[in-house]
Amino acid sequence: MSSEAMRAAVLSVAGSRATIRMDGERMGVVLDATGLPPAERERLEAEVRAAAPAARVIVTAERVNRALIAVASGKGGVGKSTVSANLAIALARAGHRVGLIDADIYGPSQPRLMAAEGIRPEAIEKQLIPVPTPYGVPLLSMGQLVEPGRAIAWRGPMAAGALGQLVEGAWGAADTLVMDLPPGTGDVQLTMVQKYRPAGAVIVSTPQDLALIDATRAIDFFNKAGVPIIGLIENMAGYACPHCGTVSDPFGRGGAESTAAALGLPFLGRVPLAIDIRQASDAGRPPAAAADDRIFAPLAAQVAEWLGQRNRG
Ligand SMILES: Nc1ncnc2c1ncn2[C@@H]1O[C@H](COP(=O)(O)OP(=O)(O)OP(=O)(O)O)[C@@H](O)[C@H]1O
Repeated sequence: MSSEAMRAAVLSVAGSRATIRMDGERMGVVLDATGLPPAERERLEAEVRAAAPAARVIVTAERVNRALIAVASGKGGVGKSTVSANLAIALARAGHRVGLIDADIYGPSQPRLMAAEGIRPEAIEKQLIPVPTPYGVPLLSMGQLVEPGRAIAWRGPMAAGALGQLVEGAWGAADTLVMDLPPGTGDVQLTMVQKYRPAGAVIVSTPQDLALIDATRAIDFFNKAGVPIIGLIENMAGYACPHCGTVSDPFGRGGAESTAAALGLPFLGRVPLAIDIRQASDAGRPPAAAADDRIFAPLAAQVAEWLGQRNRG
């Protein structure tokens, strides 16, 4: 085959992704696979090799500048997983390309929250392929790697190793990964965070928990790991009456906000304690996916603003 014919054949399958150079007698093709998922990248490479069997083919991909956002809490049961799922969806609805990592070894609940229960991720050359969800946010979860309850005895390095498989999954063009951390601020969490440096952390607390000591522990933890704190979200803040929608504040109001201020932390906002949030979440219909969401979109906007400033600065 003449080099002209080969050139035409390569361009017909790869278009502008191919840069062709002659290396003496031999043709070299540099394929830019930026943003392509692994299966498509492989298909394109195979097509180019078939079109120009004598050519040397090199595949490159620009590294996507991806921000990892850790969602953490001082203790369990405060709604960290609910907030992570909804934050990820709200960011995606605002136009970000978002992936969700469920690093909660003690109780991985994202497959249920994101309506992806029972789906196992496939792997290509040991790289996990995130599973799609109905909300445009692909997911990798500890719950997809181990049987429920099996990972509880993991030590830090083992948990970090498993987390590595999730973080280094085939996230393709995702620019933001939201990571639901295990509750607490112990060694397991510290190893994970030090190894897979998040760009920033969002701290979730309920009003009662927001004793200074809990928040201080979480701040301390992220300071130790050198991770900036994006801000604090107060979950189960006030009770939204399922009949009339009126919000009352059995635990008082404004405590979290003033605590955040006292600690020099941005306060991102509050999510009310509402039966529909629990029912919809448990049924795999995260409220942030609803057209009339007014709760999670403003939280996501602040996180997006923080990320934007970070990229500019
Ligand atoms: N704002 C809310 N209103 C009503 N129910 C909520 C709210 N936030 C979370 N819940 C419910 O509280 C329970 C615990 O929430 P979630 O699993 O998100 O907490 P978590 O902090 O991730 O817990 P864990 O420590 O077990 O991982 C769930 O049943 C969830 O549906």
